[in-house]
Amino acid sequence: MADYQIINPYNGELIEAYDFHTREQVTQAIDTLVAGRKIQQATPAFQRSNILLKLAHLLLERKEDLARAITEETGKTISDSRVEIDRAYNTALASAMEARNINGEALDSDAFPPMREKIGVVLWKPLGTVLCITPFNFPINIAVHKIGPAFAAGNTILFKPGPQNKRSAELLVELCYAAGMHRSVLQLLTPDIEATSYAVKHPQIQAINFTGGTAAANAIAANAGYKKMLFELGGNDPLIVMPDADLDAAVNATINQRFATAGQRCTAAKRLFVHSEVFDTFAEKLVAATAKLKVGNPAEDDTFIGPLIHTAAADEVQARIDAAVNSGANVLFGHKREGNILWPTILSNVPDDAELVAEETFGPVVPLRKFDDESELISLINSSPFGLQAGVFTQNLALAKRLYNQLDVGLLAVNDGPGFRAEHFPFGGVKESGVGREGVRYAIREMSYQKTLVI
Ligand SMILES: NC(=O)c1ccc[n+]([C@@H]2O[C@H](COP(=O)([O-])OP(=O)(O)OC[C@H]3O[C@@H](n4cnc5c(N)ncnc54)[C@H](O)[C@@H]3O)[C@@H](O)[C@H]2O)c1
Ligand SMILES: O=CCS(=O)(=O)O
Repeated sequence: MADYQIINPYNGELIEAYDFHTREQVTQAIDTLVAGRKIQQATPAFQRSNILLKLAHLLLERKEDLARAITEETGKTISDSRVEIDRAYNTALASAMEARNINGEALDSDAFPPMREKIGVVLWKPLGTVLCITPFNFPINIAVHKIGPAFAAGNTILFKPGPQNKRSAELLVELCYAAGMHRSVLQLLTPDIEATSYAVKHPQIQAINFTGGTAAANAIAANAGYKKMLFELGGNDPLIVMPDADLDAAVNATINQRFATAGQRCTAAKRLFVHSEVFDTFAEKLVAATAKLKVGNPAEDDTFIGPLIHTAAADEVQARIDAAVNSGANVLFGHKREGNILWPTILSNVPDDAELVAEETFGPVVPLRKFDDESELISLINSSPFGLQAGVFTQNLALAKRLYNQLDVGLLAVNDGPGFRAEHFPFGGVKESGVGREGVRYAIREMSYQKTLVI
């Protein structure tokens, strides 16, 4: 029997069975990538930019194939998968543009005594070989967020996708090669955790660019030794609704940023804090809008919510909802399951220490938390070990500034949800949400070092 079976999360059909790559194959791939550094050195920035531009166009050309592959292997709705490819196009395009703009700076040594009459020229240089490890939920765009900037910076790349995403990863890498990336510059492997850990430790891997959960991040950090690490991890992101909010816009953001991708998104609006003055009206509007969403087959164009990635994930989210309800939470909508599909569920009165809200819950469930007091709100939000993004609906700019200054997050979106992301903005969290910043320009610098010439 093969090591891994890719099972369609919606209908349970076997998509492919395969064996993991071995340690020996990891060694071979890294040797190839070390040799490939010469190819990168001989490829000027404008050519790297042209290759990335071609990749961007190929992503659009093959949009439907890529979107269908994502939907089959992850159960993400086809409309969501298409949006992911549009985003990946932007990411590749931004990588192409930034590849021509990796500029350093000149420093004057006379700024401090003694007078030395020297000039420092500081340029960005590639680190060498970067190991890019990606999760299941945005298998193409997150991969392009790693491969694009790593390639733009002049590195060679070992790409290790989630085991469920082997096929979409192969399709992406085929497009990278077709765009002009040399095989010695980009290698795709799907090893098991043991062989991945071997790659993490390998002395010829200079950096690890990882997106995924805290447990894997802890294991990687413990294994890696002295290596540069960029970690994009989990979140328990709040969306705040103030009394002066445009409630329809807040409802819309909640639906799009919590129920899309069946809630399996790092920046999903996982905790809803609604001011008591508008709590009942907001809850009523949210329930009415949620009732209109189509739940079911992710391959159908108008489905909004499909299955979770696998049965264990659906079991875990359901158990958390059940436990919250058993501890006194009220079900305003949903709380129904069919196979791996969980209906969008809206709860109120969830105890603050329930696992559903205290931990990152990767599923389509909205816990509505009533609040009155701003300082209580801030301390509740900051009590999470995570600190990825946050959103607030309000007309009050002074409040928005206070939240910006006091919330422990990487981004606060005003009159939008925590799921806001533009591919060229810095992206990443604080605390257990990660280390370093994605967002094309920032990721390029994370995967480079500064080298100084004194003349
Ligand atoms: N902040 C972000 O940008 C972001 C984006 C998407 C997902 N996520 C997070 O990812 C998690 C869900 O994705 P997942 O279930 O695929 O995550 P995961 O951590 O289980 O797996 C992510 C990747 O790491 C690999 N991996 C697992 N254990 C490893 C180890 N010990 N050493 C090396 N590699 C290892 C997996 O095979 C996979 O490729 C959630 O916590 C979510 O919040 C974060
Ligand atoms: O899981 C989150 C990835 S993204 O959509 O915020 O980029």
